Amino acid sequence: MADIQAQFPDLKDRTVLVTGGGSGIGASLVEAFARQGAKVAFIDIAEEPSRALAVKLSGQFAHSVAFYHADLRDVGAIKSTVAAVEADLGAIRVLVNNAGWDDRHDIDTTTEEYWDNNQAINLKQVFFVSQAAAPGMRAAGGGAIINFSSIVFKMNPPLLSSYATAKSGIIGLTKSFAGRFGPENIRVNAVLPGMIVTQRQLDLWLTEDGMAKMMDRQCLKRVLSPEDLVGPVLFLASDSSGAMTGQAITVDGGIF
Ligand SMILES: NC(=O)c1ccc[n+]([C@@H]2O[C@H](COP(=O)([O-])OP(=O)(O)OC[C@H]3O[C@@H](n4cnc5c(N)ncnc54)[C@H](O)[C@@H]3O)[C@@H](O)[C@H]2O)c1
Repeated sequence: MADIQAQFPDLKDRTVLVTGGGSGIGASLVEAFARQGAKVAFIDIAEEPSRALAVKLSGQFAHSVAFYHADLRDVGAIKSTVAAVEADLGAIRVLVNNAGWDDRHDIDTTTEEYWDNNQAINLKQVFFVSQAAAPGMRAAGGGAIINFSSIVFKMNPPLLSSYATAKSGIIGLTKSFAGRFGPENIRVNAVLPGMIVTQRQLDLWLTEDGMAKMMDRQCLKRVLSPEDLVGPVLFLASDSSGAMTGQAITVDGGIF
């Protein structure tokens, strides 16, 4: 597990919104931003673990951590939740579009309803959360958006066609947003994680054999954890990466 000591003083007191912050990589990011002294809000559909995380982290750092329950597939809920975050914590200066759903699906059995639902959580909401947060960022003088893609769309994954489509779409969205928002000092970058071992991944998808095969392909021979995303995301959020936009950073231990 990576032990991130870096401090980015410009993140102190900044309002940060992390989507899907209740578990996995998102939960590590919520804690990392709170440690930097940021005002952190996160949205999640999973009520219980999210409440527990907010309670655990509040009181430990300069600001308490605020959980907002919403289903990101609902654009109306996105708009009202982003407005509530802004009313409570001020304009969002850092948005991490982390929420996703890597459910397996076979082409032969994928229905239109399944496809639309999968795109709604993996791609559509990234557009609409960004759209909702952008006016506040613009009015505040700028900000940073970090979108979670994945390396998986480059690996010909047989059972992830909708997910892979969404994750490659996020790269296009990132580049288009970078062009649109750059003149307003809003930077937009993407992160492509590799095999990041979370409890959910272990429970649902990862087998010993599958992990060993991926490890063979990683240059770095260690298991990657959610904390491995912390350094790259803090860097992209902070003014330290102030001239970077429209970029996609891979965090996969060097898969070949
Ligand atoms: N873990 C990996 O190996 C890996 C690899 C590549 C990319 N990624 C991407 O990184 C991001 C985080 O990955 P993770 O493994 O921590 O994901 P995860 O599935 O464990 O967590 C995602 C979070 O999003 C929340 N969420 C799901 N649907 C929602 C909805 N409709 N409304 C609101 N919240 C919702 C979940 O409750 C959860 O807390 C995702 O975008 C994922 O696709 C992960």
